[in-house]
Amino acid sequence: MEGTLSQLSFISSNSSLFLNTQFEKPPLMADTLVLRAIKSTERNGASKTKPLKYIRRRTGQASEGFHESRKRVSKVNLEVSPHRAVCAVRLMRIELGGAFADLLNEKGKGSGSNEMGYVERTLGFRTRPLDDRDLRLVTDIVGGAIRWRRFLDHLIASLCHSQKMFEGMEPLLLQILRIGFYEIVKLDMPPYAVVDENVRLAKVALRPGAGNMVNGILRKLVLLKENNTLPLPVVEGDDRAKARALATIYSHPVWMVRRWIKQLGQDVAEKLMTWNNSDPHFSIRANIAKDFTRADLVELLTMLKVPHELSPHLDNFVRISTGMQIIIQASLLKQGLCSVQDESAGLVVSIVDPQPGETIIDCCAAPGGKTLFMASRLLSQGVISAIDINKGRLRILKESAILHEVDGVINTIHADLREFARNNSVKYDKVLLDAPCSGLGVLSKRADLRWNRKLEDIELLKNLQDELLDAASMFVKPGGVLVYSTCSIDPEENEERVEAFLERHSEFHIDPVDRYVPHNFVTMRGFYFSNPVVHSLDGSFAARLVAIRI
Ligand SMILES: C[S@@+](CC[C@H](N)C(=O)[O-])C[C@H]1O[C@@H](n2cnc3c(N)ncnc32)[C@H](O)[C@@H]1O
Repeated sequence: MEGTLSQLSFISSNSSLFLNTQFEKPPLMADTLVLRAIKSTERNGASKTKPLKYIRRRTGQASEGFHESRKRVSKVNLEVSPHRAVCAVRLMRIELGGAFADLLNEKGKGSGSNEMGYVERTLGFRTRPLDDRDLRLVTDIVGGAIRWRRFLDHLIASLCHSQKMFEGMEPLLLQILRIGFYEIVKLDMPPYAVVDENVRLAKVALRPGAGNMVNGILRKLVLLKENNTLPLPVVEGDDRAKARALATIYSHPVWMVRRWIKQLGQDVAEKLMTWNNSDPHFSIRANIAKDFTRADLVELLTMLKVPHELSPHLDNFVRISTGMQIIIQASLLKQGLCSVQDESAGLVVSIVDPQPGETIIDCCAAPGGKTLFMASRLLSQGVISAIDINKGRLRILKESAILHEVDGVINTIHADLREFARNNSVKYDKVLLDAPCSGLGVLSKRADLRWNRKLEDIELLKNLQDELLDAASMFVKPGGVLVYSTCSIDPEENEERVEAFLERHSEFHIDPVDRYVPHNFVTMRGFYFSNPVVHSLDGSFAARLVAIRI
């Protein structure tokens, strides 16, 4: 994932979350159908620059409204509500991923920072610029429509004449319906205004017939909602049937629901999904390396009228539930005075417990959330070697380190850790392996992640985690510390990886983490676990292992 300096401080270290509008990611699973359709259109010789809005999902044919002669107009359209136009296009970008960029622009991501450029080239018109309220709505609606996709699609499909009609729906029309359904069912917005606005968007962006269709379906929805007769699945039948129904009600993939019911029981699984669907909470870390203390941060937040509270767990952290846009606009992040970092990630750094003068290797360091926090705690004495296989993400780390004024203690290395460990025999006081993982602990922040993950990923990740743990252990000094962490809540990526490692490496033993984090985060085996359902933080795990002195 590439990034620019302006993105640096938006990094949530646990989840590599970017709070800006960059969405560069592989296409989503459920949309292979859509992508296939698009690719088949390309194969059939259709113009690469044909507006994406005209592609049908299943057939890959141009819709009835497509006219080669239709020219894009660059006039500002005042009829359409700008935030809905932006939402529709942003949802298309997220859902179609690289294929979207390719279709719009043969250079791919050329206009990544210019959202209005995307709107203009996708819809054929410009809207007035978004104000703060529009921006908040875009964030809410896009996040919500992605999170609730399975649930919304169930309702939309139930109100279409046939499954075929739903499956053949063109992507832009589907996004407009998802927006309307989300606004009516989940945001409880005034229904007839929502109908009118989305009908207008469909008419202007597509064609009058599309507007009529949106009108018919949304009006049906309004009636059903008013009569409290929404077609919701009933949780009954065998385990599989129950999991399917819960997956629709809570809008998660069926495999995740089945796994969680088995691991946690239905009650906790439902609580976890409720957390994943709730508005994400953020915390902000004051950058003491720039002599910017939490007291300074609190003073600024008070001045900016951003409601906040102090973290009970970490000295430099402040929690906020609203006001992120204000913080962004005030340039606090751009100036490197603070960064967005979940407390669950901050607690992993507490477990590493970096001390001035120490040598540390951060084995999977990019984009650098934990590296920067560790570096700030070295107080300019010591060194952190920050390794990552991903050059783009490592570049973000480097730029952030300069911005945060901790570059003096960070040395970046672009390498595959396994390869690097084979060819280097340097030993460090502390080794952090923040391993690549499923990210199942950060689904409330990464709205789209649930749809990108597959059950098979966990198996692949487990092998990689074992290999990386073996490699990381080679850097630990006798008596030194190895911290293994993930932002997953899955025992197979967490406790089970550590237990398997200890079987392979009798030279390590568990150092219980109760000296470093509050007791309610410590498991029976002495590991750290932040549980979204219990702690209202992102889910994450860490084990502190010590190498015996020979
Ligand atoms: C969970 S992220 C790390 C997040 C980071 N510690 C932070 O706090 O911002 C995992 C990282 O592992 C890196 N990675 C994956 N496989 C790797 C390998 N074989 N060698 C080195 N880095 C690897 C990925 O590029 C990714 O940046």
